[in-house]
Amino acid sequence: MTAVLRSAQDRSMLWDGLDEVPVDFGPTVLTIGVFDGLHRGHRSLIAEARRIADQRGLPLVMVTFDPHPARVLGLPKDTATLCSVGQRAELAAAAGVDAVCVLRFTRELAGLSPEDFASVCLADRLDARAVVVGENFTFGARAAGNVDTLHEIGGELGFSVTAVPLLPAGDAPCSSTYTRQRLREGDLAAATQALGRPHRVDGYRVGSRVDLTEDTALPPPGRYAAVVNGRADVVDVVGAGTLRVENSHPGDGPVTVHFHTRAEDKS
Ligand SMILES: Cc1cc2nc3c(=O)[nH]c(=O)nc-3n(C[C@H](O)[C@H](O)[C@H](O)COP(=O)(O)O)c2cc1C
Ligand SMILES: Nc1ncnc2c1ncn2[C@@H]1O[C@H](COP(=O)(O)OP(=O)(O)OP(=O)(O)O)[C@@H](O)[C@H]1O
Repeated sequence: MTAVLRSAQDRSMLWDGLDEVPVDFGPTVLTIGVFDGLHRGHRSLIAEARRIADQRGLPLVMVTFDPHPARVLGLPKDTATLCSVGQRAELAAAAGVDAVCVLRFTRELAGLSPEDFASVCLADRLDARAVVVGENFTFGARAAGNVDTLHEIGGELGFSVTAVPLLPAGDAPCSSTYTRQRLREGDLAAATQALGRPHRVDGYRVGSRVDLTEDTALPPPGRYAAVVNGRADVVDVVGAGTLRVENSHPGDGPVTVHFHTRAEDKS
């Protein structure tokens, strides 16, 4: 196996599109999906994919889409992010992925049939020998491809398919949608449980105001106990994309906030 993405600092194996995959990279095991938040369900999928990759002595590559397909297709779905693509790659590396290939999800990509997508994006440059997805995985124009379709196509293109059962979170499957819903309701305990860590948002601070770097999922307006740039603090969610932080850590600049629990609301 060639070099691997071993740490958050090592971005050498983060490929922006198929063109950045080294031509001599060789055969791979792939796992595919959006993976927003890299929640516990995603990590259980990656653990299984890692096991298969080790069995075969092949590198494990995560193929992920950006922006979220539903955003590009204009579907009525909450697509506020649970983490940036960079964080997705770092969390994937920590979970055992060797390389991440980010496919720009465009209307052109969305128009590919399941067969064409598998041929161009999985078999050609990435030379997939095994593909590992959750049992609810769909792909291809009009989301017409599913795990059964992928099995059939894999038979022709030379890769095996493993469909992993969905890890639950309470009564529902653990999912990005579930996690966003719990956050939106202010159920930080359930969101933290699904993510396996406190929800993180990044922004830029000027005075006490923090503007978020991207359209990130937030709990409802109110006051929260949080960790801001590594130190315990109190944060007010004041509206879409904006927070206010206490003045305990003065200074303008980049801010990382981890939400812990709801605090007493301001009166
Ligand atoms: C080539 C391609 C075309 C797609 N076209 C559609 C589509 O027309 N409608 C849709 O709802 N989703 C579409 N999707 C998104 C998939 O249904 C699915 O969300 C995506 O493959 C990520 O899988 P995941 O949701 O399991 O992470 C498409 C995906 C791919 C790869
Ligand atoms: N709970 C889970 N357990 C195992 N695999 C999962 C789980 N949830 C999703 N997957 C798989 O992870 C990959 C990425 O899926 P995706 O990011 O769409 O998951 P999701 O959390 O269900 O997202 P959304 O809620 O937006 O549909 C897919 O192969 C999917 O089948």
